[in-house]
Amino acid sequence: MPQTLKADLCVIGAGSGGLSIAAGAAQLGRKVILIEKGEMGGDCLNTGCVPSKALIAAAARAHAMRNAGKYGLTAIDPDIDFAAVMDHVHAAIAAIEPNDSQERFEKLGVKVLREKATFTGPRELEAGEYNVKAKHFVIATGSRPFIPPIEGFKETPFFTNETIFQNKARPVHLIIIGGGPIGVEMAQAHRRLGSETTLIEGGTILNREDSDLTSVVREQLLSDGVQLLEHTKAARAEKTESGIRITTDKGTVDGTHLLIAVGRKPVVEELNLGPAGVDYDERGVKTDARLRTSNKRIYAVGDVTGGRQFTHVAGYHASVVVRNILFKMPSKNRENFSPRVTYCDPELAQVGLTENEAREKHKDIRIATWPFTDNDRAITEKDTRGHVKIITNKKGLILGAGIVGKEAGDLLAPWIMAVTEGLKIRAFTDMIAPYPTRSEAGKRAAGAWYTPTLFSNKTRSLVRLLSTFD
Ligand SMILES: Cc1cc2nc3c(=O)[nH]c(=O)nc-3n(C[C@H](O)[C@H](O)[C@H](O)COP(=O)(O)OP(=O)(O)OC[C@H]3O[C@@H](n4cnc5c(N)ncnc54)[C@H](O)[C@@H]3O)c2cc1C
Ligand SMILES: NC(=O)c1ccc[n+]([C@@H]2O[C@H](COP(=O)([O-])OP(=O)(O)OC[C@H]3O[C@@H](n4cnc5c(N)ncnc54)[C@H](O)[C@@H]3O)[C@@H](O)[C@H]2O)c1
Repeated sequence: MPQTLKADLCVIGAGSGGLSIAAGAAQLGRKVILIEKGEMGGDCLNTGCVPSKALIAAAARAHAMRNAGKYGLTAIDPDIDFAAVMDHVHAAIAAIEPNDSQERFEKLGVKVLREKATFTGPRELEAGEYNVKAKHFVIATGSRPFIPPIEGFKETPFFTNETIFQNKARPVHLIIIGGGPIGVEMAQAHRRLGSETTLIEGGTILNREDSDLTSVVREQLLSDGVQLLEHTKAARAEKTESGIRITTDKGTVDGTHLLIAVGRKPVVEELNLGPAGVDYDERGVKTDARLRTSNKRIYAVGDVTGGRQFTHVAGYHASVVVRNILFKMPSKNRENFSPRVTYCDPELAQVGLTENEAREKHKDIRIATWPFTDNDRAITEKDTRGHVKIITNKKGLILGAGIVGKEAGDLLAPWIMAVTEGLKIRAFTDMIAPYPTRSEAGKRAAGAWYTPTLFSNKTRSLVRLLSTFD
C-alpha cells in the first residue's frame, strides 16, 4: 500500500531549475517535496557545465605551457596524465556537490525522494512507494542528448556528455559530430590535451552567433589543430578494426573514439504526462508566458521547456515560478534577455539580439565595434584576438551585444544589464572604465557609435561657432 505524502509544492528533478525552486520555497516556509531519480545536481553539476569547464581549465593550462615562449619563458609540451586530468574534473564536481546535496536540502526542510516520478492524475504522482499529492507541481526534468537516427549508431560505441567525463584514457583521435557549444568546447579541450580531434558540423560552428564572432573562434580552432569539417553531414557510423569510421556526404573520417553532440531532447517520457493533462511535443513541455503548463497547477522550468538550455535560464525560470506560485505575482518569462557564453578560447558571449536577428526585426540598426588589437591590456597580454560588438536601434537603444575574446563571458555583464534595463549606448560613454582593462573596449565601442556624428560637418560648425566666444 503506497504511503501518501502531501505538500504545498512538489518539484520533479533536482537539477539547476528544480533545486532553485525547492530551496526558495522551503526557505519561504512552504512544505516542499523534491523528487530526483538520478544524481542530485542534474546535468550541470554531473555531466555538463562543471565537468566541461574543469576540463577546459586543464586544457587552457596545457595550451599556456606550450605557448609560453612569447613571454620570454621556456615553452614546454606538457606530459598529460589524462586520468589525473579527469581526477581534477571530478574533484571540481565534488567541491560543488555539497551545495546541491540531499543533506543540504533536508536541512532546509525539503523532503527529498530519490525516486522516479510518474503522474497518476492532475494533482498526484507516484514516486517509488509514495503517492504524492501537492497544491502545485513543477516539472524540472531537463534534457538528454539527442541521438540522431544515423545508420550504424546503434552498433558503434560512442560518448555523449553523459559518459565522456568518465573516460580516463586519452582518445588518440576523437571524432565529434555537432559543432554547437558542446562540440566546440570539447573539440578544443581534447585537442589541447593531446588528442587528434575532428569536428564534423552539418552547417557552420556555433550557428546561432554572428559570423564575424564565430570566425575568430574558427581561426583559433584551426590554429590549435582541430580538423574542422563544416558543411559536412555525418550519415553513417561503423566500428572498424582500428576504431570508428564516420561516413559523411563528403567522404570518410577514421578515428578511435566518437562523441555525439547534435543537440538535446526533453526528458518527458517517464512522467506519464497524459493523466496530468500536460501538453508536450518533441521540443518539450508547452508552457505559457508564466511557465504554467496546460494544467495550471503544474509549471515547467529549465531544459524540459525546450527554450534556451542554460543553467542560468533554468535558475531564472525558478525565480519566475516562485513569484507566480508563492507570491501570487503574475510574473512572465523574459528569457530572451538571457546571455549565453561558449567557453572555448577565445570565449564567445552574446546577449539580446545578434546582428542577424536585429536586421530581421528592426528596419534601422547601428553596429559599433572595437577590436582588442586596440586595447592596451590585450596588447600587454599578447592576446588581441576578437572584438566587442554592440547592436542598437537608430536612437542608440541597446538591442544586443556580442563579444569574442579572452574572458568575454565576464566582460558581457554590463551589456546584459543594459539589454535587460533598456539602456541607451550613452550610458557607456559616460562610464569611466579602469585602465588598463579589457572592459575599456566596451566603452570604446560605445564611443565609436558616436564617431560619425561627433566628427560630422554639423558638429565641426558648432565647435567653430563656439570658438568665437574664446
Ligand atoms: C556538456 C554540457 C555543458 C554545458 N555547459 C553549460 C554552461 O557552461 N553554462 C550553462 O549555462 N549551461 C550549460 N549547459 C546546459 C545546462 O547543463 C542545462 O541547461 C541545465 O543543466 C538544465 O537544468 P535543468 O534543471 O533544466 O535540468 P537538469 O540539470 O538536466 O536536471 C533534471 C533532473 O531531473 C531528473 N529527472 C528527470 N526525469 C525525472 C523523473 N521522472 N523523476 C525524477 N527525476 C527526474 C534528472 O535525473 C535530472 O537530475 C551544458 C550542458 C552540457 C550537456
Ligand atoms: N557554454 C554553454 O553554455 C554550453 C555548453 C554546452 C552546451 N550548452 C547547452 O547545451 C545545448 C546543446 O548543445 P549541443 O552542442 O549538443 O547542440 P546544438 O544544437 O547547439 O548544436 C548541434 C549541432 O550539431 C549539428 N548537427 C546535427 N546533426 C548533424 C549531423 N548528422 N552531422 C553533422 N552535424 C550535425 C547541427 O548543425 C548543430 O550545429 C546548447 O544549445 C546549449 O544550450 C551550453
